[in-house]
Amino acid sequence: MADSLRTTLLSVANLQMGQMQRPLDFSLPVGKISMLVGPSGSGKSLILKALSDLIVHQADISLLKPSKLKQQQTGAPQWRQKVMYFAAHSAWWADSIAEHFQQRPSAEELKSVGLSIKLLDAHPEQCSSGEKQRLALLRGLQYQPQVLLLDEITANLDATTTAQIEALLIDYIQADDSEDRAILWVSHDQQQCRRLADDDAIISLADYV
Ligand SMILES: Nc1ncnc2c1ncn2[C@@H]1O[C@H](COP(=O)(O)OP(=O)(O)OP(=O)(O)O)[C@@H](O)[C@H]1O
Repeated sequence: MADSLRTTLLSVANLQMGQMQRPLDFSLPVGKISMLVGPSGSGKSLILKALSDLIVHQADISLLKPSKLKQQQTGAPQWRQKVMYFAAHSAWWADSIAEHFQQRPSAEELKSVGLSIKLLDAHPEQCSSGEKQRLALLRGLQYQPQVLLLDEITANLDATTTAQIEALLIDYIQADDSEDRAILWVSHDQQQCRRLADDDAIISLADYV
């Protein structure tokens, strides 16, 4: 593995959430997927929300590249665009899918996640949960976040579409012409964990609850 792939992008120290009996420390390496696993109710979603500064919490969290940025010293909206949370159930509020995007996505972008461009004119209620999950991913990626916090985002998808999403996300974090990027992915799918992350990139809450 190249040295650059071992460089830390996000460092997390003294994080305590949910049922955890002691604080958690970990780091997310540049260009890699780390998996966050643990029993139901162990606090995985709360941890992702804390990392994105969406809920009240105490921890020392820093983005180390391109230069050090401490979560506590950064405005929440700015931080959330860089360290972005993708919820298990995406939120939609306008009458058409297209209105939720910063820029109208191309047919090619939609095809990369197995979707038709016709969906852009649909009402969110006309889309399946799996379609909305993929649209929410494209919507978030338009902001070019450096750290993606993925909360069971492929749980509603079939194997082929899951593989498409995984490939898209690996390309996204390993793109040569971008800022350093990394992923923290919550999943209950053990095969997915093995497929996407090295053993030392699997963060287990089993010993903390
Ligand atoms: N907004 C909230 N306020 C108070 N308690 C909450 C809130 N959200 C979650 N909890 C509680 O915190 C604990 C951890 O919840 P969390 O959703 O992080 O678990 P999880 O590990 O993601 O579970 P699952 O695998 O079932 O999605 C649970 O006991 C839950 O009931």
